[in-house]
Parts: sequence; structure tokens; C-alpha cells
Amino acid sequence: MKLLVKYFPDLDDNQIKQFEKISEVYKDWNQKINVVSRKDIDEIYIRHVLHSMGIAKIQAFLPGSKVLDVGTGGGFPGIPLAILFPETEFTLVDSIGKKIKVVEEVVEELGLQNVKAINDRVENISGEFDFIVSRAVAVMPSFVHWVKGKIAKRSLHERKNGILYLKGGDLSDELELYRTVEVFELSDIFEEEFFDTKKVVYLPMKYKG
Ligand SMILES: C[S@@+](CC[C@H](N)C(=O)[O-])C[C@H]1O[C@@H](n2cnc3c(N)ncnc32)[C@H](O)[C@@H]1O
Repeated sequence: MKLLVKYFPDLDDNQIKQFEKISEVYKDWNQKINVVSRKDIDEIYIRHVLHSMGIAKIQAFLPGSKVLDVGTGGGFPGIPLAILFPETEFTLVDSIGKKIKVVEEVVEELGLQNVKAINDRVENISGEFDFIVSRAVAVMPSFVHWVKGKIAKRSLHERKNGILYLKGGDLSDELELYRTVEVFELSDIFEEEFFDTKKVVYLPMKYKG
């Protein structure tokens, strides 16, 4: 928790309670349905919670905006972001039913009012979103193909609507096609070693290539 407050000093009491509860809830659910690797569950705050919150350091979501988390698994990055932005509407989608079951239970136990969990492939989801977030789901060309029609044309935020994807390593080949892509290094924001190779990739709705 100290780690979260170090980088997000403005969390209110309710958010602190929800973040404190997260490790207990996931430890409990992970014993029944494995959604987080054993090694990762002990380091849930750095590897899952703070990593997810890296997106918030790049883009703060406005009240009334809509965010889609594609391939959310057990709820990352969607759940930590939903705690952080309680007035933004989050839709978390995953094609594996038991993962969405965990998300639903976590949402209930944390008392989150702004999260909808859907068990389906993202290709089958309708609706338009300001931003689409994700981590560890697909290479960018497949991902862009899946979500293309799901980004709202009108932007509420100063930054143009688009994709905010948590990725790591050398992305030069994968992102070669996208001239308007911006890559933000999380190591510039978080000093812990875990973030040394981690990035947030932003792809605005209109891209060339
Ligand atoms: C490696 S896991 C990552 C989970 C989570 N985002 C995280 O970082 O902890 C990838 C997830 O993407 C989901 N997935 C893959 N393709 C999908 C699709 N087309 N639509 C919805 N979910 C998908 C899988 O079911 C799986 O749960």
C-alpha cells in the first residue's frame, strides 16, 4: 500500500480501503480459480496494481467517460483503474468465463459501482469507448483490428481517443506500422526495477499505415 500512496498521494479513504482489500480478495479467489500466477500474487501491488495504474499516469479519465479493458483476465488493468476513477464507466471483457466470474466477485467485494464485466470475445462487443486499455493480450495489428470500430469519434479528453496498451521490451518491429504511436516509459515514472522495461503504448484513433 505504501507503494501506491507514494505514487498516488491523493487517494481518498474509500480508495485506500478498496486497494487494501484487493490483496485479500485476490488471494482468496486465486485459491479457487487461478487468475494470477503464484509468484505474482505475493507481489500483487507492484506487478498488477501499480502496473495497471501506470496508464493513469499517462491519461487521467474524466467523469462520464467510457473505458473498455480487453482481455482483462482477473481484472487488470481495469479494476485498479476503476478504483482510481470512480466516475468513469469501465467495461471489462474476457473470453474465458471463469476469469469473468472472478472479476464479478472482486467488483462485488470491493463495492465498485462503475464496472461491467462481460464474458465474450471483444470482437462480439458493441458500443463506443473513449479509451481502450489492455495488457498482455495480442500483438498490436490483431488488437487494432479487433477494436477499430469501438472507439468514439468525439474526444472528451484533450488527448484524442484511442488505445492505451501496457507492453514491455523492444517494440520497434511490432509498432513499425503506426506513425502516430507514442511510447511512454514507465521507468520514468516508477523507480522500482520491475518497471525498467515497461511501457504504455498510446495509439490515437486515427493512425496512418
Ligand atoms: C495473458 S492474459 C492477460 C490478462 C490481464 N490483461 C492481465 O494482464 O493480467 C490474456 C487474456 O486475454 C483474453 N483474450 C484473448 N483474446 C481475447 C479476445 N479476442 N477477446 C476477449 N478476451 C481475449 C484471454 O482469455 C486471457 O484471459
